[in-house]
Amino acid sequence: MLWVDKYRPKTLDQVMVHQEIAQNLKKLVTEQDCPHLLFYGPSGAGKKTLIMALLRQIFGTSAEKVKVENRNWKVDAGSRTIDLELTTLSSNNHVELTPSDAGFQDRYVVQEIIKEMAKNRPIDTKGKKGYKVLVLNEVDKLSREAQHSLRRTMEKYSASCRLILCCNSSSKVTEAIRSRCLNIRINAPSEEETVKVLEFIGKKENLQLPPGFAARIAEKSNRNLRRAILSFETCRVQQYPFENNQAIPPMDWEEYISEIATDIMKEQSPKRLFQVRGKVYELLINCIPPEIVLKRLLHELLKKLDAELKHEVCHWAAYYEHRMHLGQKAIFHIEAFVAKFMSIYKGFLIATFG
Ligand SMILES: Nc1ncnc2c1ncn2[C@@H]1O[C@H](COP(=O)(O)OP(=O)(O)OP(=O)(O)O)[C@@H](O)[C@H]1O
Repeated sequence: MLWVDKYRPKTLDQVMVHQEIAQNLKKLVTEQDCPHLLFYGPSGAGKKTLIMALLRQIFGTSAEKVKVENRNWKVDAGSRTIDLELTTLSSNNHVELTPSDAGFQDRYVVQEIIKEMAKNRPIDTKGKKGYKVLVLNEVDKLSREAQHSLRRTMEKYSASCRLILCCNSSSKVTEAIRSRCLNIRINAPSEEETVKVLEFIGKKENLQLPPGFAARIAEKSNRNLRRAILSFETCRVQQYPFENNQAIPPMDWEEYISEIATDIMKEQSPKRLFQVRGKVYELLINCIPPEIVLKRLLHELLKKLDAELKHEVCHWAAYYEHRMHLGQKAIFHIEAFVAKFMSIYKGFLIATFG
């Protein structure tokens, strides 16, 4: 098991960062009925960990016995029937899913599947009517229609079901949903907190850490706890005992994007654009989010670029990032940005060197 999973705190009392939030959550569910919740914050900050610990607080260890299913639904959409396939993770008392996986058909997931799940009220062990929890990931990626339907479901079935929503950016969630939830911001852990977690893992694994080693990993991880723990484990696999000046390796995908940036800088042609497209596809297939690909690509290109072009390139990156949010196929927009960059850069080279 990877350390990120092995050392993921299981209960609200065990969490090492966001302890105050964890204690407030504990009070919330022990003292009163839990409201709908919206957890938001950057990737790797610890949202999912808190949600899982919260479920355990509410339902006990049974919340940990989950089964993963690839389920198919046939949904009636007026004149036609739509086949939807989604992966769900469920225990006796909760179901977790990512409705935005259905792409532009996400509203059918909310209108039919989530509504159906929310309707069924479980009976708890004491024979009383309990409530079911639906954990929905990436709600900020849901279309407007899907978010409107979700609001209706939240209101209508609030007696039998509680929603725990999770996302990176709450500004992309409609006001109507936000106002019906208790909003919980999960900040990225500070470098000191990350160091504390790394030292804890090091101790558990009986590792000797050279002075400042954990701090260097924390600094490189950009306040992303998952990334810090993964880097730490990679360092352990690469070399142990650790050395004082041991290099912290970048993530594979980051190196890959750096290669793409080098390719783009070397040649600006339709052939090269086609090759870059294949490489970007590879990243997307391996679940690197398109926004991260675009952001990292810009970062790498800026490192190699003349100062006078930087402003213009940033402008176009922002333009295509915005278009990517409006559209469905991220690859088109990343490719369009690369093509735009190539044209700007080639123009610059011709103007400068003839
Ligand atoms: N409070 C905590 N104390 C100690 N370790 C933690 C804590 N929260 C998270 N971690 C560690 O950080 C890793 C990443 O956390 P988690 O998956 O909860 O982040 P996330 O915010 O849900 O990320 P994403 O938005 O990318 O899914 C976990 O696997 C766990 O090992």
